[in-house]
Amino acid sequence: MTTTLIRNAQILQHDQLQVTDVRIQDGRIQTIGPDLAVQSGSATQVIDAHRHFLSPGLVDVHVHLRDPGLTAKETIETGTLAAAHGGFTTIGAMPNVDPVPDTPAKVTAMMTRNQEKAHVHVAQYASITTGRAGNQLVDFAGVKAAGAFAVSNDGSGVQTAETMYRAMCGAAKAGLPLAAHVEDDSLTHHGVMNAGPVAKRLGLPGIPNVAESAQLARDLMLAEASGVHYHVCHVSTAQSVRVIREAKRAGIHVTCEVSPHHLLLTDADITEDNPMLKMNPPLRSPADRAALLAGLLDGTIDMIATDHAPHTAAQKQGSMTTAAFGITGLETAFATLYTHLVKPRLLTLGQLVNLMSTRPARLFGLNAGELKVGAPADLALFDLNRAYTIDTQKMCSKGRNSPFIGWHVVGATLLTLVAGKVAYRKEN
Ligand SMILES: NC(=O)N[C@@H](CC(=O)O)C(=O)O
Ligand SMILES: [Zn+2]
Ligand SMILES: [Zn+2]
Repeated sequence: MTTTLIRNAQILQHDQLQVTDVRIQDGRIQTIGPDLAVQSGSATQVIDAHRHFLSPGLVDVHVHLRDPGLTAKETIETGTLAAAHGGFTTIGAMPNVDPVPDTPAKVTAMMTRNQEKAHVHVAQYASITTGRAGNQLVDFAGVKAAGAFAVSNDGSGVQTAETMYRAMCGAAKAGLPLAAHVEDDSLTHHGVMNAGPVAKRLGLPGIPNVAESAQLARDLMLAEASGVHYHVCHVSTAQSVRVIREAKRAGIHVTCEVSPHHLLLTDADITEDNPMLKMNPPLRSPADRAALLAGLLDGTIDMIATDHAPHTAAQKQGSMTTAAFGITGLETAFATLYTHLVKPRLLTLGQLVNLMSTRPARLFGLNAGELKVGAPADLALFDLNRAYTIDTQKMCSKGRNSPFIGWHVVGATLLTLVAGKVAYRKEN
């Protein structure tokens, strides 16, 4: 029997920070309360939290681990270490890997490797269609039985309404959420950044808002007709927020996520052709960013997800016209959001934890996101006062493709526990 006692931790109770102790036994939270005693007869590891903030481990439903097949970018080990470094204890692994998990057997193989190699809990996505392309649907009941928690073709949109509708009906029947990357290929025009005055000035091809919002509007009608749990990945436009808000009012079962970069950056931050600011969907206008923040505050947007998308240095150098889409996010999300949303009082700490842990876990049925007796001891200890500069030298991810490098932030992960075991511990 292994027991861990965390002393003098600040935890959130009803949006107030309270100093308390937390006792962990056999991977679960056993007791929460002040001045807990070391129990005799058991070997207890005591950790003094020095009044730092103890949070339920963060949950990110949108991560690219690149494993198998693309391991020059990331591996299960490096990606999940990066997650632990960021305070995440559960992540959803996207299926745009090689081979694509599009059969029960391939899902089983991935889940087995995740189990062997991961430093945090990994929930596995299966794809929607075979090979993430075309119109042949995956065996949804089969991949669910193999352990997939949701299906997604992330990386590209499902182009025809007919395929999407059949997919939604199948996912609904199997009880699987369908997470959609909404992008109409007939509207993207080979763009590499947001369409608008900045793209024009830089002479770069633009991706208009309708490439996202038009397919989203289509999908919402299909979601209503099918009854599926429809989840929208990386919402980036004001129009998307508006139609999701209306769909929720109409009772359609839709949830959605926003990424830290769409909350913190806009195309106005692109002052030159810079591949570190290239991702899909692209950084949008300041008006879109304002709509995303409003959507976050009024509950239209349910959660924050990083869309951690590591690439090799070679794939992210040169011009935006040729570089890969995507940026990393696991190791910068909490600190950048705490610094730029919580410190300026746009969000409370409780709201941030809700958006980065409790809500995603609850909405996807993951056993995570709560610091309470009986829950898994998946916890993150943050020093909310530690100021530092984001530095690639400190990153665990193989990917160094972050636009946040060089940012001055507050909020450092001191310790991450997964099922009561240390997954990350800050040195010094
Ligand atoms: N977001 C990105 O720009 N890239 C993602 C794919 C995706 O999330 O659509 C990737 O896999 O690299
Ligand atoms: Zn995507
Ligand atoms: Zn993605």
